[in-house]
Amino acid sequence: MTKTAVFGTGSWGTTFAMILAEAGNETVLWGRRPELVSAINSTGENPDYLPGITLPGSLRATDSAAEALDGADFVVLAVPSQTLRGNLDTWREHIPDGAVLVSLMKGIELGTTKRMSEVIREVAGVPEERVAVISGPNLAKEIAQRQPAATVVACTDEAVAKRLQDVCHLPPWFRPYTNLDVVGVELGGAVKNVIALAVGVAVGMGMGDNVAAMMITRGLAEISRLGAALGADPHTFSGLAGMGDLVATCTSPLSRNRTFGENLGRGMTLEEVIAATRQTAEGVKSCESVLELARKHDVEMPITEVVVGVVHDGMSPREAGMLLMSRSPKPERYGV
Ligand SMILES: NC(=O)c1ccc[n+]([C@@H]2O[C@H](COP(=O)([O-])OP(=O)(O)OC[C@H]3O[C@@H](n4cnc5c(N)ncnc54)[C@H](O)[C@@H]3O)[C@@H](O)[C@H]2O)c1
Ligand SMILES: O=P(O)(O)OC[C@H](O)CO
Repeated sequence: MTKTAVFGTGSWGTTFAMILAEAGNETVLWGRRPELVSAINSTGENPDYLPGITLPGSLRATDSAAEALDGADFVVLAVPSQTLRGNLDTWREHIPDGAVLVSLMKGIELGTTKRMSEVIREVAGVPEERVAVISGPNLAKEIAQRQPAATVVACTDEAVAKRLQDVCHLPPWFRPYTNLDVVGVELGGAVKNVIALAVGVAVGMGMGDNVAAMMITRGLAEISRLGAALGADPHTFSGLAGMGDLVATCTSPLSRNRTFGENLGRGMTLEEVIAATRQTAEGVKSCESVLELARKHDVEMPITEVVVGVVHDGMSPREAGMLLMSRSPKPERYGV
């Protein structure tokens, strides 16, 4: 039997562990808080992140990384992106030789501008064919309620991507597609959070669907430009990990990033929005690293620029809208 270890008892880590366990894999969920781990094991629910959802009976939780990693074939990482480096550093001595490390995270590291797969390779000291990424339109709450969803499993080694695809394929609930373009799949997941913040701000200001469609479409142009500069396959961005995730996140009230932006657009202060946000909205931190990455590669990302302005530099949502709308007029395919 394939053994899988999932690190992170948040909404996506727990939901993905449910999929792995129901697909017939021996699955252990690691959490850092012993009280939540005990609650999961004693009640069969995750009261903090997925209240009311019954977890598979075979799924067990632990707060011991060594125990979770013992004999693991796949090590799935679902902690907030900015904490990955420190966490993985403490776990790496227990990672079995030959295990495949899988990122579910959608962020870019502050300071280094590295994608999560790059951080994993660096900290765990594993080659790229042992690192995979899973990303797509995957709002955890819907999937936890057993609504159908599709995703993308990316690895530069096709055989590894196919093995992981088999491990998490669970008809009629979860349908993974493979892709060899790790760079494109990761960028799609990280940058869509920044665009969802922008859409949220517009929605919070009372703007309608034309504005949302404009932001989504021009946001896709930004993601594609950055992807082209970093060597991604352009086709990835019209797939599930590109347009698919962008549409789901920018249009769903379940998205933490969109909701964060919506609260800012309604006039709440940054401190009030942070206090009201219990879960990880990756774009809040990653907007800065995405912008830094874009500048390093001389890529123009105007929506990302104003998101950084509004979230971190005190720019008002109205000023941000004015800046975007008064840019010099261009042909639609300019720079794409
Ligand atoms: N929730 C979704 O719908 C969804 C879907 C796809 C991808 N993702 C991505 O998955 C990743 C995890 O998101 P999530 O939704 O599960 O987050 P979450 O906010 O629901 O949970 C985060 C988890 O990480 C833990 N955590 C927080 N700080 C930590 C630290 N310093 N060290 C170790 N653990 C820590 C929390 O206790 C919690 O268990 C993010 O990168 C997110 O973008 C989320
Ligand atoms: O809730 P968000 O904004 O982190 O988005 C969740 C997922 O990434 C959607 O695919």
